[in-house]
Amino acid sequence: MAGQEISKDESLSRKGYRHACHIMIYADTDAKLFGKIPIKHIVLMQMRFDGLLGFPGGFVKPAEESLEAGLSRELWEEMGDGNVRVPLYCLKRGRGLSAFLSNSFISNARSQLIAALRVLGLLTQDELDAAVAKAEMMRKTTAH
Ligand SMILES: O=c1[nH]cnc2c1ncn2[C@@H]1O[C@H](COP(=O)(O)OP(=O)(O)O)[C@@H](O)[C@H]1O
Repeated sequence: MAGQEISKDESLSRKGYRHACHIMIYADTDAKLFGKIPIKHIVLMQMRFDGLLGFPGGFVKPAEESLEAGLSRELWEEMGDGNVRVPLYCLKRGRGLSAFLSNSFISNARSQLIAALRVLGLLTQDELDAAVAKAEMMRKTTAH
């Protein structure tokens, strides 16, 4: 994707495309990592069959089902497979969110995650900027 957002109606009116729906499931929590680092929110992603990180979901068939019904079908098929909790906290040496963001993601799932964390107010812009900057450094130093 070139980063252009279009409405649901416009996407459904376009011919010659397949439609995929993915969802970010999240919940608030009081739990603490090691009994001291607040986890704050549980955000769910998946380690996919191809080794890339992405959100649960998949291809839907708008001619046969609503997007919501298609997404629901996909979730029943694959929820539980490769579930991963996104670390939203930062640990020493960039472990935590920065290390998570330095992994490989399917399609635009990484930018979807960052945008969703910002829009939902689960992390502040400053926290996201710091984690993204650190992740870029980690990607450069570990790339081969
Ligand atoms: O989390 C995501 N965000 C954005 N696009 C995704 C995500 N996961 C998969 N995709 C894209 O959606 C399409 C269908 O994805 P998926 O592999 O999940 O479908 P399937 O399970 O029905 O085969 C693929 O083109 C893939 O690149």
